[in-house]
Amino acid sequence: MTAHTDELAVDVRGLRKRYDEVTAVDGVDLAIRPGEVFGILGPNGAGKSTTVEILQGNRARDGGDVTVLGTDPAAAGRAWRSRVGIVWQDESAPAELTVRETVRHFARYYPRPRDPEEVIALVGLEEKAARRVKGLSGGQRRRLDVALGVIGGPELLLLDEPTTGFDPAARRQFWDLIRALADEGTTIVLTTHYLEEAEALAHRLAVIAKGKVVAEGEPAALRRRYGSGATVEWTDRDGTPRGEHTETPTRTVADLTRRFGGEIPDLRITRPTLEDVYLRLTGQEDTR
Ligand SMILES: Nc1ncnc2c1ncn2[C@@H]1O[C@H](COP(=O)(O)OP(=O)(O)OP(=O)(O)O)[C@@H](O)[C@H]1O
Repeated sequence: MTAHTDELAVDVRGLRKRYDEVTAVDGVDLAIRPGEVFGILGPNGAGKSTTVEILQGNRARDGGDVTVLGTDPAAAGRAWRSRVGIVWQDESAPAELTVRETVRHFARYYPRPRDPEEVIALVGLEEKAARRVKGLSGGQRRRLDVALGVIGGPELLLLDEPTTGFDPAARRQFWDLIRALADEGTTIVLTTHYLEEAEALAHRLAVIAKGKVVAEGEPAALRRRYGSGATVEWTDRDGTPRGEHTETPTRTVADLTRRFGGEIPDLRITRPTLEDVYLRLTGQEDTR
C-alpha cells in the first residue's frame, strides 16, 4: 500500500466492469479524501450504481485497483464492513417493528454501534420512534434506511441515488441530514442524477458518462473550467432569432451594436449553468 492510498478514504484506479456485451465501467479513477462529501453524477446507465456496488464489496470487478478505507472491498471481512455504511433501498426493515425496535435490532450487528436514540434523532425520526415501519411515509422510510446505514458508526457512507422519488421538501430535509453526518466527520459518497443535489452537497464531484469520468472537481471549478463563454442572442431585422456562443461576448455585442447602429433587438446574454456544463459533458445536449 502506498502512502498516497493511506491518505484516501476511497482510491480507485482503472476500474473496469463488463456485463456480457455492456462495458458498464470503463477505466474509472476516483480519489476521495476522508471527511469529504463526494458526488458521482451521471445520466442513466452511466455506471454509477455498478461503481458504488464495487466500492461496497457487493459486486466483483473485472479490472483495476480499488481500496476503500485501506482495504480491497473484494477481499474485506466483517471488521471492514462495520466501518462502511450502506443504505439499502430494498425495504429490508421488518414492517411490524417500530422505528426504535428496528434501529436497536440493527445495532446488535455491529461491534461498536452508535446510540440508537441519538441516531433516531439525527435522522429526524424522534416523533416517529414508536411508529411501526409499515406506517411511515416514503421520505420517513428513507430516513430510517439512513439510520440503519449509520447505526454501526461508519467512517464512510455509500449512498446510491438516495433521494430518487423525493418531493422537493423531503429532498431538502435529506440534504440537511447528509450535511449533519458530514459535519460529524463521516466521509460520504453519493450518486445522483440531480445536478442541484450534487451542487448543494458535494465538496467535489465526478461526472460519469458511458463508464468513464468525463470531469472531476469542485462544482464551481467545473463550471468555470467547462462552462466558459456566453451565449449572445438577438433578433435580426427580418425577425429571425439568432444566437451565438462566444468566448468574447463583449466583442460580439460591440459588433452587433455597430451593425444595428444602436440598440440590438431582443438582446440576451446568458452564461452557462452547471446544468449546461453537465449536459455538454455527458453528451445529452440534444435530448433536452
Ligand atoms: N446486472 C446487470 N446485468 C447486465 N447489465 C447491467 C447490470 N447492471 C447494470 N447493467 C448495465 O450496465 C450499465 C451501467 O449500469 P449502472 O446501473 O451501473 O448505471 P447507473 O449510472 O447507476 O444508471 P442509473 O442512473 O440508471 O441507475 C448499463 O448499461 C446497465 O444496463
